[in-house]
Amino acid sequence: MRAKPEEIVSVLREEIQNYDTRVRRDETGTVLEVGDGIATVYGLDQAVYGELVELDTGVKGMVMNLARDSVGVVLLGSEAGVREGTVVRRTGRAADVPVGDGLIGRVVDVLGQPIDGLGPIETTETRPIEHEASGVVSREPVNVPLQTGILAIDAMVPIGRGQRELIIGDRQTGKTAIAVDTILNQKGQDVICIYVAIGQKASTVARIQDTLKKHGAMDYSIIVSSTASESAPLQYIAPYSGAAMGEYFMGKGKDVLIVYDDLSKHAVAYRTLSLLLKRSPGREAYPGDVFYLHSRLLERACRLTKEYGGGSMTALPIIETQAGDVSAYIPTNVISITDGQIYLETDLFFAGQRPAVNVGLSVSRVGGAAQTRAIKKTAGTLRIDLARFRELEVFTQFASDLDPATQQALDHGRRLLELLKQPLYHPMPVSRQAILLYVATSGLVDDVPLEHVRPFALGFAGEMEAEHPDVVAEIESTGTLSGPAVECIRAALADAKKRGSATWQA
Ligand SMILES: Nc1ncnc2c1ncn2[C@@H]1O[C@H](COP(=O)(O)OP(=O)(O)OP(=O)(O)O)[C@@H](O)[C@H]1O
Repeated sequence: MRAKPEEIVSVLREEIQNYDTRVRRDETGTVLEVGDGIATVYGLDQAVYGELVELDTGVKGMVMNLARDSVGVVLLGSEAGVREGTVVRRTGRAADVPVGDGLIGRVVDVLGQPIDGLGPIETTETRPIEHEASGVVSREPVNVPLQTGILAIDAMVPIGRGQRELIIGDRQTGKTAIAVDTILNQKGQDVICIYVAIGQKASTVARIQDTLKKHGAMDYSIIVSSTASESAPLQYIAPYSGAAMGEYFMGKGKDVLIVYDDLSKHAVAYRTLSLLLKRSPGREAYPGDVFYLHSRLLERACRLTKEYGGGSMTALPIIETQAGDVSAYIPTNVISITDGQIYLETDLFFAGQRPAVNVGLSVSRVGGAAQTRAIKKTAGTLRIDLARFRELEVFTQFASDLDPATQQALDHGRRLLELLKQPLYHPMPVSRQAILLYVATSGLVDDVPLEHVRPFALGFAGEMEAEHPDVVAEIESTGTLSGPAVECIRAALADAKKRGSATWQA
């Protein structure tokens, strides 16, 4: 049967005439049941996924489930006072957060409201929490380094601006410490840092805020906090809120670093939410779309081309593993989404090798193109030397007499590991990293007794900074290690060793 054009026109006319009244009628609904931060609402037939709704109690909610005759709304606030019959109003807009320069230096909740007691935040714009990631056309390859200030990472798993690098490891292996050190190292680098705490203890968030403040890093940072005591919906939207804030700055041409600490807890919050929304559970009781949960979040990190503002958003998601199991569901998902991972190992951590980066299992798939040339040049053989050392170490643990070549490789490896140790909150500038790497990888400190290697090399780097500021400034400004600079380092080192040997023998 073919419809006549006049009939179609009359149907359309009728629809248009009734459009207003129908929307108005559907604007409100009523709560059927409520519990665990989820409300089932009847009557919001026209509501769309992700839409913000307002309840009579003043609390806001987000539409998350569209069933045949009801919608599931997650409450973004207190459930108190919400009961059967409470009126729910559509707002017609997606859930959003305020964005702007006023957020810098502040601690906010997932809806962008201040929780640091420093008064209201002045912003004029808002951005939707959920937003489509930038397309291929607007993206540029990652080719500008983002220095973490951590020698082991900048030398072997370099990170570029716009990259997504996962920090993965068991509990208490220094995952947060790496992220915080990276934030501290952005001082003076014109990078805005956003730390998103998901399901953390309030005391941990307070400690991080305190650390950032003490090191002057709050001046360019924002903390988005959803603590463990908050409801699953709030924990669920926390990283998206942080990403929305980051995208605002990225769109303005700024470089942004965003830390999601951690996505394991985020996945658990989403699982809770999904089960409460009566979605069917899949593997490990996570819903089927748990991969999409993280992929759509991490895809928002990128580096934009000049025409699109030239900003970037670098993401450092954190995943906690159980007993080092990187092949569990959520870890494998996030490993496959990100551009590499920094794998932290409990054994190394307790053996005193901190940061406990497992060199063999850590990779950076795109950061190599962005690595500072001076570091790339000096760190060239580091990975291979360490791999060789690990292999020899295992084979020779019961051997008593070793041939000189093996002994030399072992000595060299031990000194390299010694130099890769770095205390908390002591990020290193590029020049210091290049000097240390140069003397270490060229084997110039292999004759320094093991227990003296670290103090000697750090002391030497300090001497270089004090006595040859021109060389240091050249490395910092050009990012390269020139021939004359190498000569200067070698001469100064020979001199320092002569002076140092007296103390080692004493
Ligand atoms: N490079 C380091 N040198 C010395 N101590 C460190 C270093 N890195 C981390 N630590 C210490 O190890 C402990 C654990 O660090 P951190 O909280 O960063 O680990 P985490 O893996 O994020 O822990 P959680 O599982 O609780 O999130 C902290 O007490 C921290 O002080």
